Parts: sequence; C-alpha cells; structure tokens
Amino acid sequence: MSPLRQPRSIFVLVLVVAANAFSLHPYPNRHRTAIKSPSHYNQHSSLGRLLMMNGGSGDTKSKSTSVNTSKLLLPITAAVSISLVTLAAFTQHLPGPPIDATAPPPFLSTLPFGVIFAGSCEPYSTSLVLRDLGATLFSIVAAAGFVKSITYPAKLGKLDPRDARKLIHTFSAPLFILVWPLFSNAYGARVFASIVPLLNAIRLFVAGTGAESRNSSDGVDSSTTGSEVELSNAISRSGDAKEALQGPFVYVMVLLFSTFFFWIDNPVGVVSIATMAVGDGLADLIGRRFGASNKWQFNKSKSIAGSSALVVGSLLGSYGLLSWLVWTGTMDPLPYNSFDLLGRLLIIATVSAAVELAPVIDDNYSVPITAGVLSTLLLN
Ligand SMILES: Nc1ccn([C@@H]2O[C@H](COP(=O)(O)OP(=O)(O)OP(=O)(O)O)[C@@H](O)[C@H]2O)c(=O)n1
Ligand SMILES: C/C(=C\CO)CCC[C@H](C)CCC[C@H](C)CCCC(C)C
Repeated sequence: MSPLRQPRSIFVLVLVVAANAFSLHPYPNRHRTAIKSPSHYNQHSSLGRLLMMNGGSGDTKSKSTSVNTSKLLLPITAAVSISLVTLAAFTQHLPGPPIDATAPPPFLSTLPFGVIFAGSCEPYSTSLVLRDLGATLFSIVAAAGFVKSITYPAKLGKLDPRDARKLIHTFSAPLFILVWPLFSNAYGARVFASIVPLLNAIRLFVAGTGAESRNSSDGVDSSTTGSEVELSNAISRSGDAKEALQGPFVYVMVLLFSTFFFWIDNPVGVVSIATMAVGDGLADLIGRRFGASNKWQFNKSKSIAGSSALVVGSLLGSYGLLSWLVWTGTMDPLPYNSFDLLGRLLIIATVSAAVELAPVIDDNYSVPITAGVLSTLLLN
C-alpha cells in the first residue's frame, strides 16, 4: 500500500457522505406533530398506529410525489454508499490487513496531525472485501430488525415510549460492537462498518424532517406508512418528530466517529460508546424506576440510583465489550491486568456520571466526550 494512496480512503468516505447529503437535499422540512403518550397509543389502537398531523399545507399531488421519491431515499443512499466503498476496496483504494501488526494504523497518516505514521498493508483481497461487505449487510439488517423489535411494541402501546427510546439507546451500540468480529482485519474494514451508523443517521434525518410520509390516516398514501414514522414516534419524548435530530442523531454520530477513527485499534472508541449507550441508558431506565426517593440535592431531576446505574453500566459495558473484542481476537489485549483495567474504567465511569449531573450540558455530548478524553488519558 503506497502511502500516497492512503488519503484516498478519507476521500472515498467524503464522497459517500457527499453523495448522501446530495440525495437528501431536495426534501422540504415538513414538520409533524404527534400526540404522544402511552395512553395515546392505546387510544388509537383501533387504527393500529399513531396519528401524525402534518403542519404543512402542500397539495396532495405534490405530497404524493415527494412521498414516493422519499421512499427511495434510504435504499438509494444505502446502495450508493455500499457500492462506492466496495468498489474502493476492490480497486485497492482502501487498505487491506497490516503487514506488520505492530505498525500504527495507516489511517492515522491521513489525519493532519499524524503525518509521521505510515503503516504498510497487504492488498484488500476479494475474500476480505466479500467478508466485510457481508458483515456490513448483516449489520444493516440486524440494526433495522433490532429497532423494529422495540418500535413495534411501542406502536402497539405495549411498551412505554420513554422505555422504547432508552432500550434502543442502551442496546443498539453495544450490539453493533458485538458484531465487529464479523469484519476482517483489513484497515479498510472500518469504512465498511461506518456505513451502518451513517445509514442510521440518514434514517433519523428522514424520520426527523418528515421526508417519509405520515400514515394513511391523513389521506396521503397508505402504502407509505413508514418505519421512520414508527421510529420517530418511539424515540421522541414530546411527540415532535424533530427530536430524532437531537439526542438520537448525536448518538449515531458518536458511533460513526468512534467507528471510523478508533475502531478496534484504540479502546477509546469502545469506552466512549459503552458509557454513552449502556451507562447513560441505564441511568434513565433505573433512575426513573428507583430514583424518586433519592434525588441529588443540587439536581432534583437526577437521582443517586440513576447515577449508580450509570457507573455500573459504563463499567460493565466497557469491560464486557473490550473483553469480547480481545477474546474474539478482534482487538489486541490491553497492557493491564483485569484489576488494573477495572480500576481505570471505574474512574472513567465515575467522572462521566458526575458530568452527567451537570444541568446545563446535554448528556448526549458530555458523557461520551468525557469518557473519550479520560480513556485517552488512562488507557493509552
Ligand atoms: N443520573 C440520573 C439520570 C437520569 N435519571 C432519570 O432519568 C430521567 C431522564 O434523565 P435524562 O437522561 O437526563 O433526561 P433527558 O436528557 O431528558 O433524556 P435524553 O438523555 O434521552 O435526552 C430523569 O428524569 C430521572 O428520572 C436519574 O434518576 N438519574
Ligand atoms: C434513541 C437513541 C438515542 C436517544 O438518546 C438511539 C437511536 C439509535 C438508532 C435509531 C439506531 C442505531 C443502530 C446502530 C447504528 C447499529 C446497531 C446494529 C446492531 C447489529 C443491532
């Protein structure tokens, strides 16, 4: 692998993002308001879904045209991303496995501050490309299936929407890391894996901007009743679909960033993801159930039960996921014994829990950033 070729890997990802952004651009931001509460789901169980109300006033014909096109948005962007990355790997524009396993990842050489690092790689063989393509397709389907397994009971009124949101929050990122061993040891595998959060970011964009139609109750087009509508209902607290563009969007962007830049080369990504997903998710799920009587004095909306769940969830999530990656041979063992590692992870989890209590900072940013900075200091 010539060092000259390495920046092309970044170039390919930029192309993919640009292609996605281009195809998203034409859609208007049609706001919707959903009446949201568990009882609301029940009230409308005869319809079998939530009512969604369109704030826009466009005519039915233009809505139908937009809706029909928007149905294609996700498949088209998926096809473009997957094809481009696969083509890049086949044509050796993505790096294959390292020749010297101890060499720093060549991706570092593509960063402005990492010019001095340059790894050498074997070609990205056909079997490795097919393996990474298969792992990507499997992860995309598994992600859709997992999200559906939670949004569907929420839609039927069998699951509290707040719990639905937090269950997706707690489990989707760890499940994603659990499938990382399916990917090859090619350096370019991270680009394939990054497609999974990228497509979910687009899905949230579609859900949050209303690019996919509401259900048929508004008389638009019953064939367009969308999983994105179901998704935005399940993950928004207030019922405003635009909430998909807030916490959930940040969540998948953290996943995208960590996958692309840290992947299996650096535990920082795994620890940040586990703290954001398992820790912060359990803080809500446990805190709302067991925290009513033990609120913090200085922040009455958070509890000792919730913060304890964040510490325990982050600690066990980080340790469990790192152990899984090491055990499967996906990640190199860390240079610490279990006791030492648990001690370091405990510090990261405790400080992250303290930062989560800050009332002014959005925990979707503050928790993974804190965990990322601390694990850079303590685990490298
Ligand atoms: N340390 C914590 C964190 C959360 N909670 C519980 O979880 C609820 C939601 O907390 P939080 O995640 O901060 O709420 P939001 O920021 O609104 O939700 P999100 O993170 O999903 O945006 C709180 O009201 C509280 O009942 C808690 O008890 N202790
Ligand atoms: C509701 C969320 C956060 C709120 O704080 C998280 C939204 C998550 C996305 C809708 C789905 C993310 C899927 C993952 C990128 C991939 C999971 C793959 C796995 C194999 C199931």
